[in-house]
Amino acid sequence: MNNPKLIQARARSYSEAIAQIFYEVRESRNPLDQELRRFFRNNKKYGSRDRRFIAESLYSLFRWFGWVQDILPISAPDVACENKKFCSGLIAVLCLDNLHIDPVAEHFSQLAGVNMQGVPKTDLDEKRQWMGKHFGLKQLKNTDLVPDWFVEELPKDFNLEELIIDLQKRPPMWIRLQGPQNKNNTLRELKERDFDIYPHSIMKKAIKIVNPRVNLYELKSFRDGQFEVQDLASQSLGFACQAEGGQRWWDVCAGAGGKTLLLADHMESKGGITSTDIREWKLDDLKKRARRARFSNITTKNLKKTRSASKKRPYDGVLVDAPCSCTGTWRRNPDARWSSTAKDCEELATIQADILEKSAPGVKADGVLVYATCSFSVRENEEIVENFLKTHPDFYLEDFPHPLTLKPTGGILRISPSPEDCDAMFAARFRRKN
Ligand SMILES: C[S@@+](CC[C@H](N)C(=O)[O-])C[C@H]1O[C@@H](n2cnc3c(N)ncnc32)[C@H](O)[C@@H]1O
Repeated sequence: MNNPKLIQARARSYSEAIAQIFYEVRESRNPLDQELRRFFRNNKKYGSRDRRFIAESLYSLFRWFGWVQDILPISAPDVACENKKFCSGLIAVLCLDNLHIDPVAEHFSQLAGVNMQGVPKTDLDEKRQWMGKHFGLKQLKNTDLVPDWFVEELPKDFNLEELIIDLQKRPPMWIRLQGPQNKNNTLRELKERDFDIYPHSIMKKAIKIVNPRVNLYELKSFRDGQFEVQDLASQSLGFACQAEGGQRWWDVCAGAGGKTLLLADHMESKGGITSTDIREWKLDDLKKRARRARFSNITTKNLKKTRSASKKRPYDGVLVDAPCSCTGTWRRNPDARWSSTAKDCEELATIQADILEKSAPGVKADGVLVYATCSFSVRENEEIVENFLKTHPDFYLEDFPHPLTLKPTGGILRISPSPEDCDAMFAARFRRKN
């Protein structure tokens, strides 16, 4: 694509799309992935290459928003590619994510009058200095990349600097091989399609994929239910539950079933899982995914229509994968950094305590209860566990090996993006006294 007219037309069209979606997400606080899907559904003219450029630019804008918010115009410009401030903000984030080696990006740098020489590759301090030199932003701090309220939510001994370095990296994709390993053709298909794959050294079914070039959902092994896209941190929850074949489990907040399928796989499809949620449409997705994976031991129930815990026939295991502020997925969803608030954590903590309270009677004597969030917030994690133990003397924390290191956890699992290159996760495993 060296034709200058074509590059100019692309730059115009891309910048219009990026500006439209960016300001819509800022205003509506809707998730970026949802707005992207809606935009491309209504604008069929964009091919896969265009969609990739537009989507990556938007993820970069939100990832680095804390550093470029003073460059960008406050509201959507009339003509994005003629707005120097917008083009400056856009080229800054493309450079920060090393996505600037592209004729369209070069065009933005010319429009903005920015020299793209010497863009630092990885070091965050060097990137900050580069921003100071090229954009006159001398006062930038690493902590500007997360909102102030977030720092207050973290445990006292938390290494915030390390987390911020991780949050600024583009995340890889993790998949979980599913079903009997000897019948699973996923690895062969991924190799044939030239994917860069990195199987996890301890969790044998977890495979990291860096920069997938083909849509994973188009692969035959996916359509045959032989793998699911699931972050390593989510996958490790299976080892906190330790569900076994023949047991009965209740996945209380099952949503679209990521953890239900994980449990079913650990149980080798033997025994039963009851998957509930208050959102019926999510359970419909779960049913489709269970069919694709050929798991026939899953029953779904809308919690709004049924009485909650089964006291008559309590379960061997209950998983509460609670609704949370999802701060642990901010690397994957950088827009959420700027749409979530401390009030969300406060309100969610009340909901989480309530769900846990209502789920506990569903655990049989000597059964297991696992509480999990993908949040860093003490209010949503440690405080919920502490209060639950205080008010439920019939439960105690039970040790299990850390799924990624095999060290004892004392019953509490905390996973951070480093060193495994994944989302964050918090889990507590309780055992009910006999
Ligand atoms: C973290 S998501 C669950 C993700 C799911 N377990 C998975 O692995 O795909 C939390 C879920 O809790 C559900 N939820 C919210 N309030 C609930 C409640 N009071 N009882 C049960 N589920 C609830 C939400 O609809 C959402 O699907």
